[in-house]
Amino acid sequence: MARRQLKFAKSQPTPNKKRRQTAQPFTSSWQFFAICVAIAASVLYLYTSKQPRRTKQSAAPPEYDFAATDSSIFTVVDIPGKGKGVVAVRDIKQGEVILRERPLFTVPRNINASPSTYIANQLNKLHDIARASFLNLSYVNFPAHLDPDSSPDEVALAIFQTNAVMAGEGIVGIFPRMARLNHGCSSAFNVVYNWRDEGAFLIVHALKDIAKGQELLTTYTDSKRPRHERRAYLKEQYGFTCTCSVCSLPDALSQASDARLSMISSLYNSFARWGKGDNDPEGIDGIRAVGYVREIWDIEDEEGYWSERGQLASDAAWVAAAHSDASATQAWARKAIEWYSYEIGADAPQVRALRKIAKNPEKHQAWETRAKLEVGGPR
Ligand SMILES: C[S@@+](CC[C@H](N)C(=O)[O-])C[C@H]1O[C@@H](n2cnc3c(N)ncnc32)[C@H](O)[C@@H]1O
Repeated sequence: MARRQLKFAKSQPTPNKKRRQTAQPFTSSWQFFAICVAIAASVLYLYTSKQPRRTKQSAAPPEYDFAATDSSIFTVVDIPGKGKGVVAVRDIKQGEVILRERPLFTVPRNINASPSTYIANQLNKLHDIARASFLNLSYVNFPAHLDPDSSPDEVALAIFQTNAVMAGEGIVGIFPRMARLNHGCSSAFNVVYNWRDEGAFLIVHALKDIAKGQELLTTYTDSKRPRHERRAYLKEQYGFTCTCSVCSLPDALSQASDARLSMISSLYNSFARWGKGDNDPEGIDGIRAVGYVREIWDIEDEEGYWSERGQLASDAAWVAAAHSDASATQAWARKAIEWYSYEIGADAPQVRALRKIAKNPEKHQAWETRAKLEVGGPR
């Protein structure tokens, strides 16, 4: 795209300085009008005759024409030790939309064909600009016995494996703009991406306030795992040793962070026991369940881990509704709306549903499905 524009700019006519210098003043209004029309017509002719032809092959579909919108919020730059990465060009507020993007192409998780043949076929169907944006992406884990120059299908597969993300149930897709986001663990990642079935696009939100110049980081793994597990996974799947602000903590602080993260995971498991029901010996009541949610929240505050809170508060609203605790249902629904809005957007279907629950808690589908109990709201 950029190269094409550069070529076009070079072929613009240079202004005719001599003619401009010798132009005479207008003697009447009709002459003025006639000259204006003539100028407008020639400007229009020059403009249209220099535009690339809008044939199927040369016009970029609007979703790939991203520079105009993204340049006001982030830029893609070289980041030492990471290849390319995304940096904020202005302060970004928590909950702001960073980008929306449609997939270049998608691949079902289970396919019968060989993955490299499947991807090569998908690439052949793409517009040339879109294909170039795919081939420009980085890749790791390329088989050592192959030569990239003579194995284009294997290169495409490696690019796909390094950059593909979920694009719906059982589907993965390629999003060349979001694919420039590097990874950070627990408190280090500051943006989150989500697939929207409604509209079929990926949306990236700022999970935290991000200062101008700061790198935008997402997470490639379950960041609630301890450092050695996260690092081993990232090394194997993505070919790098993570040195994010959490992974590079001194040992004592890193151990404290790991302890918090494993406590969060264990509390999530304890919370899930509510789902076993009242009659199961391992089941827990709503008061304990909501107590676990509050504990998770507190430890996450200490750790700086803010992701998945919309879902967590929404689950607490479910428990409260099941026990017919109207005020707790409303309070957790409001909490869920707040945090979902940061992470998946205030216009997401989950938020729309929760707004109805915040108004009419009795309309919750779990209402009165368990014994009546005051479970309590968020702190
Ligand atoms: C999806 S791409 C991200 C964009 C990539 N840096 C690029 O240049 O296009 C994933 C690759 O980026 C690099 N990467 C991502 N996060 C990193 C990090 N925290 N430290 C070092 N390299 C990282 C790794 O090479 C990884 O395989």
